[in-house]
Order: sequence, then C-alpha cells, then structure tokens
Amino acid sequence: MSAIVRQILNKIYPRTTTYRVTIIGTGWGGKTTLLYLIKRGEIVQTIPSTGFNVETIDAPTTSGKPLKLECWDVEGCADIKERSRMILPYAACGDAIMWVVDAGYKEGLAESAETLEDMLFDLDSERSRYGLLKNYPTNRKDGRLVNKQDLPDVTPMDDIRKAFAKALAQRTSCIFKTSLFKPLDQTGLLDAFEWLRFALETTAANPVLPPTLDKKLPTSSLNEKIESWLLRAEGDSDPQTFLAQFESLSLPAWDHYTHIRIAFLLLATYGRPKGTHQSFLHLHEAVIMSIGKDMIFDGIEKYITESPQTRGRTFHVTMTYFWIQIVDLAIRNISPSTDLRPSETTLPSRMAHIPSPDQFALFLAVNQYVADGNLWAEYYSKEVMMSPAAKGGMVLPDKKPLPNLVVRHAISRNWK
Ligand SMILES: Nc1nc2c(ncn2[C@@H]2O[C@H](COP(=O)(O)OP(=O)(O)OP(=O)(O)O)[C@@H](O)[C@H]2O)c(=O)[nH]1
Ligand SMILES: [Mg+2]
Repeated sequence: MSAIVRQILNKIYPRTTTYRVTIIGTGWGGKTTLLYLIKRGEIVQTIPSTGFNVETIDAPTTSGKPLKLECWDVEGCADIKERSRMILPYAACGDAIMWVVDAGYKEGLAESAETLEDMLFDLDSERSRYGLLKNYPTNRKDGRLVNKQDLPDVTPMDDIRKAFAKALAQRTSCIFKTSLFKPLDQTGLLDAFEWLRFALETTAANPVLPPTLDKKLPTSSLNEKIESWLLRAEGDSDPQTFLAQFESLSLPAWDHYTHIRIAFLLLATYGRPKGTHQSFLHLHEAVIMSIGKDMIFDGIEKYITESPQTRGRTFHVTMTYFWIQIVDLAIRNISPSTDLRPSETTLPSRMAHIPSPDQFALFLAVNQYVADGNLWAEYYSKEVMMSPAAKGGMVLPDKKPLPNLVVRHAISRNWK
C-alpha cells in the first residue's frame, strides 16, 4: 500500500527543498484552523474535515525567516486509531509530524498519546520495510502543539508532558502551548516553527536509529481497497475512451469504482453549476451551460435503463446525489497546484482539461474514503436510504448532515 501511494504522491508532488509536514491529532483540535491561519492570515470557519487539505505555506518564525512547508492536514475523528493507520503512508512520505492536542479536552489526552505512540512505531516499521532508512532521516521530527490555551481550565502542561513521555522517548520532539485566537505573534506558532526548522535542518545530518521493531503492522480493509483501486487505475483506458464507453453503454464494468471515476471525470472537467444535459461528446454553444452533475444523473439513469449490464437494477436518485456531493468535496480537497478545481472557463476550452489518469490516482490517494461503498450509512439509516422516496427523489439524511461545501467554496473563492 505505502509504496503505491508514495509513488503516486511523489510523482505528482515531486520532492523539492520544501519540507513536507503532516498535521494530525484528535478531531476538532484546530488543525485546519492552523493551516488556514498561516495560509490566509485569518481564522476561517471550519467544518470537521473529510480526507486531507494540502497546502504549501510560508510558516512565520521568530527569526523572521519564513519556513516553506508543504502541509497535509488530515481529518481527525472519534476513532483516531483507525484513522492513524490509514494515514500512515502519507505520514511516511513526510519529514515531520505536527500533532495537535486539544488542551480543553482532558478526556481525550490518554487516547491521543497512545495513538501517537502506536503511529510512530508503525511509521518506523513502514519506513524500514520499504528501505527508506537510506534516504530519510530515521528519527521523525515531532512538534506537538497543545492548542486552545485560551480556554478556561485547560490540561496542565505537566500532565501533557507525562502523557506523551513514552511516545516521545528517543525522538526529536518538542511541545508548544498555542492559542490560534490570539494575534499571530502571540499564538505560540512562531516558536514552534522556528524549532521545527532547527530540527529539520540539524537532525537530517545526524539520524538516530528507531526503536526495535517487534509489533505487527495493522492492516485496514479500506487501505487494501485503495491499493487495488490504484493498481486498477494504472491499467485504465484513457479518460476520453472511458467517457465514450459510458456514453455508448459499453463500459468494461459497472461497479463502485466505475461510478466514482465517472463522477470524478465529469465534475472535475465541467464543474457543478445548474444546466441541462445533452450528449457530452458532441458539445456546441447551446450546451455550454451543460454540467457535470446532470451529465452524471442523466448518464447513469440512461445506462441503468438501457444497458444489458445493469439488468434488474433501478436508478437511485438520493444515492447518486450523495456520491456527487462526496466526489465534488473530494475534488476540492486537492491542492490548487494540481489544477483540478473546476474553473469559470467555457466548456469547449474545459474539454482540453479532462483530468489525466495521474490526477485520478492522486484524487484516490488523497481521498481514500471515496472507496468505501457504504459511506452513505454514516449519513442515512438503511430504512431512509432504501425507501421508495429516496430512490425516486432527493431525500435529506436522517443521521447527520451531508458534508458541507460552503466553507470550502468560500476558501477557494478567495484563493491567493
Ligand atoms: N478556543 C479556541 N478554539 C479554537 C482554537 N483553534 C481552533 N479552534 C476552534 O476549534 C474548532 C475546531 O477547529 P478545526 O480547525 O476544524 O479542527 P480540526 O482539528 O481540523 O478538526 P477535524 O477536521 O474534525 O479533525 C473550530 O471551532 C475552531 O474555531 C484555539 O486556539 N482556541
Ligand atoms: Mg480539520
């Protein structure tokens, strides 16, 4: 798994002198707020992240010399342990980890420390398995930010140090108090980034050996699935041929992977404004406002109704809408440098911008959750999703709201 993901990430984000940092920690600790505070100089309204946010930032330091970092902000979640396994390959590509702890959430401290310990152990195991010890500094630089210090009754720093002592043994690490709601020079971040630069520059020259490896690396079924999807993507037909097969009801398979690829190609190429559908292989002026969403709806409905491959199946409006929402959000998770954000340009010129097979692989590697065909069950009960009303029309989820694009749209609109 790691080798494939790493190969893709390194191909699309070739290593430069910029250091790569993974920002991780329990959910709601302030990771995304931190990333966009540095990127945009302001506090943005966040929602719990899904997948990754990837940005290159000039991190401010006490010396005044910014530290250029490529940051991977990873979603936190209740089951941080499961999540940390999934992000191992990404963290293994990086030079340092910033582990964010919510000082106001005392109950989560022990789990946060235990998870970090397990993850660092697994990372050492990953890197030695793939022979990375030659190329990478063998001790991971680990800056721990104890955030939200502005809150009343926060966890004392001594408790934090004790909780993380075991995880940090033999590693280059440091703990910083931070509060993102203060003026930038009082957040605690400048000291943290200054230390990180020092750690990155000095320890690269003096690697320390990792602890002995004697635990078995846990596996995750989603990891395995993404691995098989990435291998499948390598042998895929080119995007134009694939879309032509969709149009002519002759796709080689009709499965979750195929649906995700259809949604990805059409949304990344055409965006998602409102419009009417016409054949997307014969575009002309009248269909300039034609759009990815309707192409997916109409195309899938036609395929299910007319193809012998899908005999016995019926079109499901809510399910289709759900996946459009998820794939659209996932496309926006990809860094602007990969040129995947649907632009305002007109369709004929956008036709030249059908994403490449590499971009689809990157999309999968960054948004592993799209491979989970049961993702809808986090939002809908089975009764609601399988009801005739949901099959015939769009029904809102009964468990929790669909991931929201409003914040991300606002962020990308103001992109510098
Ligand atoms: N009081 C206080 N709140 C903060 C601070 N930093 C972030 N927050 C708030 O904490 C909440 C969660 O912030 P996020 O940046 O979304 O947290 P996250 O770690 O990215 O969360 P997930 O994506 O769910 O893992 C938001 O309401 C932030 O405004 C801080 O220093 N102090
Ligand atoms: Mg987040």
